[in-house]
Amino acid sequence: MDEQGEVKVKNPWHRPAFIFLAAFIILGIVIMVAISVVQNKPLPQKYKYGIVLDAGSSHTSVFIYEWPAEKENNTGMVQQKHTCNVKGKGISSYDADPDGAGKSLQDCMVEAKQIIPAHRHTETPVYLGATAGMRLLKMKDEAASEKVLTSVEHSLKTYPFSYQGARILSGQEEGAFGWITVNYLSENLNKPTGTLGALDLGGASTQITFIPQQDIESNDNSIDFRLYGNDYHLYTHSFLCYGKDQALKISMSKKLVSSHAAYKTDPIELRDPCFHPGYNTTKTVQSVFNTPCIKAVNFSSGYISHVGLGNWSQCQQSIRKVFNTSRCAYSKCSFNEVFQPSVDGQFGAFSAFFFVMNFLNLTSDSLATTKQKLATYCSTPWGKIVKNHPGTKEKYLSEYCFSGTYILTLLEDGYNFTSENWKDIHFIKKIRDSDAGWTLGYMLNLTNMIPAEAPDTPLMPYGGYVTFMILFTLFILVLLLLAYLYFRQSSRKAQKGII
Ligand SMILES: Nc1ccn([C@@H]2O[C@H](COP(=O)(O)OP(=O)(O)O)[C@@H](O)[C@H]2O)c(=O)n1
Ligand SMILES: [Ca+2]
Repeated sequence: MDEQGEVKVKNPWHRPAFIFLAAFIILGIVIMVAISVVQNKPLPQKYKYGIVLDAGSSHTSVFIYEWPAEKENNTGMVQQKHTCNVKGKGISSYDADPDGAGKSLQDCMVEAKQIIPAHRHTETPVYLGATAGMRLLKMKDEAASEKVLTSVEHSLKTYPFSYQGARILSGQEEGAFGWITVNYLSENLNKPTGTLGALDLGGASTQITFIPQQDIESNDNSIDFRLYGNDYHLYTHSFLCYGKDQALKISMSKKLVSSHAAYKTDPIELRDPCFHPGYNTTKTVQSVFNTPCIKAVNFSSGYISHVGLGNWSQCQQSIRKVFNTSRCAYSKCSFNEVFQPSVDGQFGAFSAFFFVMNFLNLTSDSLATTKQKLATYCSTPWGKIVKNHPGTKEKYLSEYCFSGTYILTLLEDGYNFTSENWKDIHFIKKIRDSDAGWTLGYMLNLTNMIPAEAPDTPLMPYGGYVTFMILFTLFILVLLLLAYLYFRQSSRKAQKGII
């Protein structure tokens, strides 16, 4: 019965102010938990897609990119989802059969239809960019180059995607978009860190692009843009005919023209230090001279007997003749009277720079060691090389000694890299699972996915937000606990006072 007396005690929990406070705190917690649950719920991610066809001189590759729909303006959000290599040669080789160029894209475009979800097809942009192979075809036969472009356009329009055009990129665009790609993927663009120079070696042209320390003395080599609120002032140059396949033709043609004996024999004998000893293959004169990169010459025979000597230093001597370094109208030049500031900073060297150096296992040595290893490789008998690489096509296999030596000579004698800054050249294929190359930069630019000004950033970064919510919840729980202890104590005191 005593206890019934307690009921009459004025319990502090029943004071309206305390009830109000408790309800308020509980409401606060409920709201906060609700917000956290909604904000952090793993939403079914909505992806968008884009397709870029890289119509190179040697082959065409189809790149499919994807990005989360809500984050398209953030750096590093676009990723390569899939690539497909078109069977056969590059579109510029279809000059005599333009319809074949369009047809060649079929298999890869059907694959793209299967990979991209059907409900996204109509909004997925498709771009085709052609590079140096088509630049050369345009020089040789403009009508044929137009027919090839029309053929690929007709072909691409038959798919459910949003066709955005097929065109030949300028060398400057190719260089600049390659630079944007590597710096976007490395997330250099919205940070105060340095940028990565871009070195791209193709079959028919090569590009060098970087931010120089000095003024750019020729307008042709200067590109300016504003990305994420930063101004970039780039040096870029594309050397047409200095891709590795055209450079090989130029180099072979120079050897043929300078060896007088060659004119008299049938077939013409070409003793070549850039090919392995024991290599001996008959080629047509046409296969070397069929390019606007070389002046036509009359020979006694239509055939060449291409004989390997495997002498690296003689090979390098012969390749040096491909670069004209005798004249320069600027404070500094690379070669062929082209202005180039001193190379500066770190460089990503991709495409054939990577393929060749990776094949030769020369991606991480000093310049001196690279030369030594390459000399040994070039002097290895052809029979042994073939035996060691049974899976590799002999045409490609036979050219690695030349290509490796060409790369070294281009970088050292052409672009003026030295044994000190050789380590700043990083031979790369991919950055964060996306290929280094011009295609991603091209798409980012055409879809306006790199804003000139930095996009609004959230109040807190995601990690900071979660930490804040957890700490704040804990703080309120502690407050609740303290309040509970306090009121329990004061209610006990009140009880004792009554008794
Ligand atoms: N796996 C591969 C793929 C391409 N390549 C070479 O990389 C070069 C790619 O050039 P490309 O077709 O993009 O030609 P451009 O139009 O860029 O000059 C060609 O010389 C190919 O033979 C290679 O060496 N290994
Ligand atoms: Ca290329």
